[in-house]
Amino acid sequence: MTVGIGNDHSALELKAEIIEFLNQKGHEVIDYGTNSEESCDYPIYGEIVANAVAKGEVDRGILICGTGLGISLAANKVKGIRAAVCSEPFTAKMSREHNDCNILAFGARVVGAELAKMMVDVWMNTEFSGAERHVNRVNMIMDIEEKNS
Ligand SMILES: O=C[C@H](O)[C@H](O)[C@H](O)COP(=O)(O)O
Repeated sequence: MTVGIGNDHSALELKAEIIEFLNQKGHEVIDYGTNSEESCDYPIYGEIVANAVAKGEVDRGILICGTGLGISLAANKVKGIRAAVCSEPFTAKMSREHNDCNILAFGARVVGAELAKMMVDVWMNTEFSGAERHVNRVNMIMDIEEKNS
């Protein structure tokens, strides 16, 4: 798969580990930045990666800021995006299986590299279940977006 990755200044080290991990697993990674330790604004990178996912330039996105919160909030403003903030593998797995999330977010100040890799691994390897109730609920979420745009 092709994965778009983005982050703020808090997550350079963790991002590098995640990119290496994804490459080892055979995924192509497009790094949308930042690649500077200078303080920056996470909405910029959340929006860039969300647009790349929404436009189909990449299959999925990974976003990392201090907590995963701000950058996922920004990404979720882009039509078609379902970004989940996770801090353990079970939620990461369910975010794919039940919610068909197309972006995984986490916090570089929350999770260590090994836990982050476990989340990324299970998230990349879990498909949406496609069960009718889950399809309906995801459609309901997307309807909210339609009604309010
Ligand atoms: O949700 C926001 C993120 O956690 C940011 O990484 C965080 O707010 C950045 O904080 P600071 O500018 O104090 O490094």
